[in-house]
Amino acid sequence: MNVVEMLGITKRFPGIVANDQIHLTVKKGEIHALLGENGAGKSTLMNILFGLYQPDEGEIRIKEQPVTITGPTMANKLGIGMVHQHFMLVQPFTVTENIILGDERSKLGIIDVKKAESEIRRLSERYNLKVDPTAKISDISVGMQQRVEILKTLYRGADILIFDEPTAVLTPQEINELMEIMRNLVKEGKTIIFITHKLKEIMSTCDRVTVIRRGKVIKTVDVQDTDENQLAALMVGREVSFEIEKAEANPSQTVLDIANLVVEDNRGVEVVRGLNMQVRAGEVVGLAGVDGNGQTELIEAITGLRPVKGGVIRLGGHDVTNASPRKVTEAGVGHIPEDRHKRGLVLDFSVSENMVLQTYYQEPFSKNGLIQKDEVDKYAERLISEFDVRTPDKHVPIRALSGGNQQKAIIAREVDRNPDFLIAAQPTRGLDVGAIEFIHRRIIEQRDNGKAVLLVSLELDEVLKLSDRVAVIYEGKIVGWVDPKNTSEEELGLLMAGSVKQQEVKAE
Ligand SMILES: Nc1ncnc2c1ncn2[C@@H]1O[C@H](COP(=O)(O)OP(=O)(O)OP(=O)(O)O)[C@@H](O)[C@H]1O
Repeated sequence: MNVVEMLGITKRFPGIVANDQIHLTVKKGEIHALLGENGAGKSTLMNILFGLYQPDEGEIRIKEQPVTITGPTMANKLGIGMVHQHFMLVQPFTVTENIILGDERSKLGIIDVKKAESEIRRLSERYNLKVDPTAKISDISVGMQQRVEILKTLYRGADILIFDEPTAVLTPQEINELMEIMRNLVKEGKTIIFITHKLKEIMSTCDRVTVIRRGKVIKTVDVQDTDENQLAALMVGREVSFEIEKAEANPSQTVLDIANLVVEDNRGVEVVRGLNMQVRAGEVVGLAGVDGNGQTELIEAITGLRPVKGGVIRLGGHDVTNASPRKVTEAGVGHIPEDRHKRGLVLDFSVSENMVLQTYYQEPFSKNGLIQKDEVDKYAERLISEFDVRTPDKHVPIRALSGGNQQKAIIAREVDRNPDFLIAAQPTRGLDVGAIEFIHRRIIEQRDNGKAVLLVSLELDEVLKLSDRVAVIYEGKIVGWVDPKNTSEEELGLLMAGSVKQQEVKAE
């Protein structure tokens, strides 16, 4: 049985046809991947299925019945649940409060939070989605917030689950666990539509894949009849190289120098605990660690977003400990943040305005205290074209761009400022394979131009391929340095999990 049929779906936004006569059929009990480059229209199509947008044309059938999905409540009633690419969580609420929000199951008007909590504990154990039901959303990591989103749909008992890039924020181990969870879910008769940019995940877990390019369906194929190269080519319309070409690094003076750094998290717990590290000009240092070992707080401390409790941070020989974000930026730091909505963009500002968030007060963007709109627009136009940011126009609010294109906009802004020290946290999260290839080249280019780069990524193959040295962070300390040339993903994974076997490479 086809549980989902989307027939001739068209959705237009000002200046763009996001979905153009799309046909998608999903069979009961399959894992159906949606693959397409950034801005291809995948999220739009799923937002239509979840009732968040109304299509301009086309018909939807759920379990062979024609339906009009007027909103998420209606979608829930039809058994459709969605895990969004950008979290839809209320920050000051607890995990439990977020999960039961809108589905309170009250008795005589009284909500039994304890009961909900134990149900959530049961679900989280059963599906191995570890979260503390009593924790506040604002206190938990991006990875954990994702798990809450997944639990939310499970709590509502959905049987058609839409996962919009759920693995982008997970560690390799967590991804394997999630793939296992997905396989279990389909065994129990659930159906999954899975948006991902990771071809490996499609090959290992999905039954069929529909490829979308620029709003149109290119093809639906059985996973057993295809391979990663063919999928990449179908998706971007050209061959894609998965290898990173780079020469030997030629590191020189120390740019970032951190000594005995101590930083607390939001709850006042020390999560960076006497950390020491250096990054030199002309090298990419990878920081590898399981999410939640202090890497977020470390970056926030370096960039002036979080107070430093102890220790010293030096940039180019200058003490920038507890300096303001503006001072740090002016000292030559570029920052691609891990949470692009919270730290990277002002969503209601235009694409142009977002391109000058740190530089608007400087020449040529400002003169005599007045913003020079033409200069800002000219600059934005150049970045949009150089970094292939797909947007209908530079004046639309950046909120309207697809996730991957928002990411490309941030990278364009940060790399183009040509900072002496670039922090790239999850730089390719949510990007398609073509865009990843491009971004990797730009990062290596920065290195080859004598800049220092700190790469923080949960993608171990990315860390190993891009970095010249890899620091392993565990419980707030650097517990070892490895040479990526002779370290496997498995070995790195073990070190990240706190294994005692550590291999030291000396920084000359
Ligand atoms: N609310 C909106 N208003 C205007 N344009 C929009 C809106 N939502 C999406 N778009 C546009 O529709 C196109 C498709 O976006 P969509 O988010 O569906 O892409 P996607 O395939 O999910 O991309 P990604 O892989 O980057 O997440 C993009 O060009 C985007 O700018």
